[in-house]
Amino acid sequence: MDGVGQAAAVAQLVAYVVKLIFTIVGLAETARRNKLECKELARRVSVIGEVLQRLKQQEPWVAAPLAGLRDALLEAHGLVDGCCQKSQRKRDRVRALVGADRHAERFREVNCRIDRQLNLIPLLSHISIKQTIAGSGGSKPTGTVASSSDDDDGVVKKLTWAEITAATDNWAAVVGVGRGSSSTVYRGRMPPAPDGRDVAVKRLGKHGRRGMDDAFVAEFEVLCSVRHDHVVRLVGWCADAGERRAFVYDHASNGTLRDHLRGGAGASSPVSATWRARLEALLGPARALDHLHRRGVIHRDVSSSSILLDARWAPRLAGFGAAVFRACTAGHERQAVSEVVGAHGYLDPEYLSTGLVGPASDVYSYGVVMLEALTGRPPVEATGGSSSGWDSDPVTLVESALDDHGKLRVDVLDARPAPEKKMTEALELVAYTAERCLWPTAEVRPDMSGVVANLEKALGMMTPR
Ligand SMILES: Nc1ncnc2c1ncn2[C@@H]1O[C@H](COP(=O)(O)OP(=O)(O)OP(=O)(O)O)[C@@H](O)[C@H]1O
Repeated sequence: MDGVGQAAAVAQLVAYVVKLIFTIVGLAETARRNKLECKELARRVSVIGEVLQRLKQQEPWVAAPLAGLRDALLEAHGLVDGCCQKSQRKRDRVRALVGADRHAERFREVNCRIDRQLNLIPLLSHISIKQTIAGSGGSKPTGTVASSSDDDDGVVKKLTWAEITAATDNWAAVVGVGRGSSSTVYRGRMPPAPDGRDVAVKRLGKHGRRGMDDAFVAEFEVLCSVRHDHVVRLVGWCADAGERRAFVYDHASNGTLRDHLRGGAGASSPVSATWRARLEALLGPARALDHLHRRGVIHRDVSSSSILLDARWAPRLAGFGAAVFRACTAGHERQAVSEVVGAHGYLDPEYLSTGLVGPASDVYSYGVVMLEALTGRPPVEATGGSSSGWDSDPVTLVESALDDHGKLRVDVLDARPAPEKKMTEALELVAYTAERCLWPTAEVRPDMSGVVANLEKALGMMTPR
């Protein structure tokens, strides 16, 4: 489909969704049962309708989130319609009474699905703002603001491809190793040198079966709705009609946690040299993950390469291209996803074998990051036997660092950091927490708030009195 055809298809989808919203609002007025729930549902969907009607033009990549919205609204329509039907027979009325609980549950589920779609509103607002101000201005992301640094004005700018190309000096230099799993990250200045702030520009590439637009929407949705001191700061974005997609972030000048744990960052790195700095580098992203999980976001690609260290050594979680929002089916912690993604060595075995992902899958990956911090070793290593290494059977860190009972072997502790007061007790607590995160069965792993509490306690033990 060409650009014009895609825009027409999206416009049709918007018109359909808006009509559906009008129908639901009208039907809710005539509900015979669950009147309050129907009214509340109508109020929620009319908010979405208002935002949609303000959009003058739609870009093709909003088709996927709009289709999700349509499906949620069709379910809402069915539910409200059911509440408007007259129960003719006594047996039906009895059935309606008995089914009241199930009905309440269905309302909860539909509302949850609608809430999930409401997360798209910052995304849609950005598009409409961009249309109003022709890409020259900026806007504050809405959504939950956990906390923000002093220099954070919170503005995320819609940029043109020309602006991004200028900021990266025509894509001149990559950041660090430069390649993510599915994108390339470039150095830049925004506005271009000699002024402006240092930025990292991620140019999206092919994202497996999931597709570039899904990855773009996933990351955009998360970074626009969740702000946190330990989540990478988005400062701009570009999605042009020519299907080019890019994100602009504050540059994290001290690289990734991975660089420092492998010793590639030099002797001056505090993360290589001290346990305190290592635990601080673990605690920030653990807090960020806890925050994300509470807001229904599952990262799915947690690794030591997705933890960045800024100029002040504050850790920030990045790499949200695979993130998913939690489905709201009550009582179900895990949900099916179309593709199992995540880096080798970090993948939760249960998620890998079942295709069901949940917050506990991030907890497992985080456990691997903790093991890396404790041992200074990579998540997957060759066992030796060949000069190229990878010809031999690779062994995961979980296999090599834990004994048969899932306990950290004492001989694998990284010898590089200088010994510190109360270090042994603190590291024992970190090791115990990592071991629990790495339990093969997701149900018995701690949640991220438990991980945060233990890391805070371990850091507290090491603080000199
Ligand atoms: N803000 C930043 N500052 C410095 N380096 C960065 C920044 N963002 C990314 N990088 C570098 O680029 C690498 C890849 O980034 P990222 O994890 O976001 O890409 P990715 O793996 O392709 O992610 P996704 O699949 O989620 O799009 C990081 O490991 C890091 O080396």
